[in-house]
Amino acid sequence: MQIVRQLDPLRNALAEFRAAGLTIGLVPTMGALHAGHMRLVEVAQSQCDAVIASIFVNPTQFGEGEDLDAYPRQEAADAALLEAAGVKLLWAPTADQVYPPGYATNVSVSGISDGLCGAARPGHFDGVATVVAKLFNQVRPDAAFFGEKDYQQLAVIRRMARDLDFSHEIVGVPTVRDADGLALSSRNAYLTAEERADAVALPETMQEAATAIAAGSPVADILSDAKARLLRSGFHKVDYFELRDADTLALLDDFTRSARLLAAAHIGRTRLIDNIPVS
Ligand SMILES: Nc1ncnc2c1ncn2[C@@H]1O[C@H](COP(=O)(O)OP(=O)(O)OP(=O)(O)O)[C@@H](O)[C@H]1O
Ligand SMILES: CC(C)(CO)[C@@H](O)C(=O)[O-]
Ligand code: BAL
Repeated sequence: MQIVRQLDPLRNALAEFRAAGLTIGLVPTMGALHAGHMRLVEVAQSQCDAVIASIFVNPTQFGEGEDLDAYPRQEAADAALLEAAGVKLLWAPTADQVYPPGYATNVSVSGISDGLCGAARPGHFDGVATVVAKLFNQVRPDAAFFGEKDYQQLAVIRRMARDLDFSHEIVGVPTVRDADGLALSSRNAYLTAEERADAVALPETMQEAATAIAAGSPVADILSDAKARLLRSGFHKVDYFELRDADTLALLDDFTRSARLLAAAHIGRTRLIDNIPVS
């Protein structure tokens, strides 16, 4: 596996892949890889000839006071995992390759970026849309792979790709979970043993709320009971626990076939997000 940090060698390597007639799959990440990321790689391998993973802890998607400095960085271990999985190239750009001096352009996807994580993390999805648009232009993949765990992010990227005429496929990959149901996340590493044990309340509460909503119970009551349960179970703040349309992310008051539950809540110093379909 080649590890590439500068744009010129990236372009040369991509030209070689294309000259060999290989289709290219891109898996963007911020590193600290776990089985969720590796599932994206696996799905990309099944659909493309050459898989390129990127690792870039993108500063513009972190707000003031967020965990940019603390975010886990373990490139050597990540590279070993990617290589073992058959990834052809790791794109690990230096910050100046992504945001050179004088950089002044911002991609902002209005509407779908508002609310949910966009409300709790102002500017976050501008940072995500901007860096993902740049990764798409840098790599020009045939398909790009994103996890459903970051469901609003996936929706923002799909909208951005449609709006900016990126014609490659955007593939959403279902969330990989630990045995007890907690969604895998690089930020789970922040949890103490006690917080990790309590964190299972998030997927459990979501599953029970989804079942009750599908059975026809009043949505508003279920959502407020779910938030209260999280606050009794070790979480100290619930950013949101909402029922949304799976495609448009429009707020729903009642169950529909395309309903999805989305939640974000804080436990200790860790903010966890999750989402599940209601069916
Ligand atoms: N449990 C998971 N299942 C499937 N995909 C996942 C999972 N966790 C992360 N991904 C996907 O991996 C890609 C890179 O995500 P990222 O590097 O931010 O990891 P993360 O574990 O989501 O970290 P964070 O702690 O920042 O949420 C994204 O497309 C994300 O949705
Ligand atoms: C898509 C992404 C790599 C952009 O920085 C990041 O938001 C992530 O890891 O989900
Ligand atoms: N996993 C999405 C990236 C972020 O939380 O900043």
